[in-house]
Amino acid sequence: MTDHVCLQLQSWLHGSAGLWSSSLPQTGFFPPLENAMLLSGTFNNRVALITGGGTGLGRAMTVTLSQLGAQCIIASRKLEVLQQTAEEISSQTGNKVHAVQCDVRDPQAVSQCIDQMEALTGLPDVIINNAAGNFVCPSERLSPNAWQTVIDIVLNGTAFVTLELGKRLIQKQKGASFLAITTIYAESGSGFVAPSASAKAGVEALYKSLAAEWGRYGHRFNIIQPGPIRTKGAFSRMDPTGAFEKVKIDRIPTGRLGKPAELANLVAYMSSDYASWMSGAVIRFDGGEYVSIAGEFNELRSVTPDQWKVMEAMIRKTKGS
Ligand SMILES: CCCCC/C=C\C/C=C\C/C=C\C=C\C(=O)SCCNC(=O)CCNC(=O)[C@H](O)C(C)(C)COP(=O)(O)OP(=O)(O)OC[C@H]1O[C@@H](n2cnc3c(N)ncnc32)[C@H](O)[C@@H]1OP(=O)(O)O
Ligand SMILES: NC(=O)C1=CN([C@@H]2O[C@H](COP(=O)(O)OP(=O)(O)OC[C@H]3O[C@@H](n4cnc5c(N)ncnc54)[C@H](OP(=O)(O)O)[C@@H]3O)[C@@H](O)[C@H]2O)C=CC1
Repeated sequence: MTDHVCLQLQSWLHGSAGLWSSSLPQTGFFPPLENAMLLSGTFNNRVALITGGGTGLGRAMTVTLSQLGAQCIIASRKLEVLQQTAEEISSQTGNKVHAVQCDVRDPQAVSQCIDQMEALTGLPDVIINNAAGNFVCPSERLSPNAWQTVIDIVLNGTAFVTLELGKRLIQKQKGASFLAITTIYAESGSGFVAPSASAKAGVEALYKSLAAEWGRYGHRFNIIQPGPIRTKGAFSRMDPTGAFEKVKIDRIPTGRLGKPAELANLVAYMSSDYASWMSGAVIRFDGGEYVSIAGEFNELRSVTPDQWKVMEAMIRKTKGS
C-alpha cells in the first residue's frame, strides 16, 4: 500500500498526473447570482460613461447601471455595434443609452466625444474606463506598432478620457466616481501579454495617483482587477484555440469562470454612493485565481488522503536536520 502510494506520488511529482487537477471534484459551491444587487433607482438622475460599453463586460456593466436608473453613454470605435447595444439596452430597461463614437487613442477625438456627451447629458457622474486592446504574443515577436497599439488604447486612452473629463468636472465643480478595469496580472506582470501588463500597471498607478490628488475636487478613483470572464473579445485573442480554458478553470479555487453580471454588480456598487468612502482601492475579483497561482505549495491540492498519510509519516520520521 505504502509503496503504491509512493509510486503515485512520484508519478505526480514527475508530472504524469495533472499538476493542477484537484483531488476533490468541484461540487458547484459558488453558483453565480446574476440579477442586479443594488436597489432599483440607485442611479436615478445619474449619468454613466462606459468606454467599450458596446460589447462584453462593458455591455454587462451598462445593462446593470441602466437597470438601476442611470442614463448611460457607451463609447468606442464601432458606431454600429454601439448603436445596436444602446437600442437593445434602452428598450430592455426603459432608460436611455446613448452611443458615441470615440477612438480613445486620439486625444482630439476624446475631446470631441466629450463635447458631444456634454451636449447630450451634461458631464457624467460615473466614468468607467473599460476599453482595452490585447492579444497573446511572445514578446520577441512584437513589432513596435504592436506594442504601441496596446499601450495607446489601454494606458493613453484611459489617461486621455480621465484627464479631459477630470479637467472639465473640476471646472464645473462637479464630483464623480472613476473606475478602471485592469487585470490580475497588472500587479505580477505576465509573459505573452507584456504590453497589456505594462499598460494596465500604468493605469493602476494613474488611478492611485489621482485618488490622492483629486479627492479635494470630489473625485473618487478605484480599480477592479477581474479574473477570466468569457467574452468574445478576450477569449478570441487570449485563447484562440480554446486549449487553455480547462487549465485556467482547474486553477481557480471556485471552480469556474466569472460571469459578466457578477462583475457588473461590483462595478455598480463601487460607482454608487454606497461606496462614497471608497477611493484608491484595488479590488481583485477572480474566484481566487491569483492566490492560487502564487502560493508556493498550492499544487499539494492534488495529494490524496492516502498520499498525505504516507507523507506525514515520512515527515514525522525525520529527526534533526
Ligand atoms: C494560459 C491560459 C490562457 C487562457 C486565456 C483564457 C481566457 C482569458 C483570460 C483572461 C483575460 C485577461 C485579460 C484580458 C485583457 C484584455 O484586455 S481582453 C480585451 C480584448 N479585446 C480587444 O482586444 C478588443 C480590441 N482589440 C483590437 O481591436 C485589436 O485586437 C488590436 C488590439 C490589435 C487593435 O486593433 P487595430 O488598431 O486595428 O490594430 P492592428 O490590427 O492594425 O494592429 C496593430 C499592430 O499590432 C500587431 N498585431 C495585431 N494583432 C497581433 C497579434 N495577434 N500578434 C502579434 N501582433 C499583432 C499588428 O501586426 C500591428 O503591428 P504592425 O503594424 O504589423 O507592426
Ligand atoms: N474578459 C476577461 O476575462 C477579462 C477582461 N478584462 C478587461 O475587461 C475589459 C473589457 O474586456 P472584454 O469585455 O473582455 O473585451 P471586449 O473586447 O469585449 O471589450 C473591449 C472594448 O474596448 C473597445 N475598444 C478597443 N479599442 C478601443 C479604442 N481604441 N477606443 C475606444 N474603444 C476601444 C472595444 O470596442 P470597439 O472595437 O468598438 O472600439 C470593446 O468594446 C478590458 O479592460 C479588459 O482588459 C480584464 C481581465 C479579464
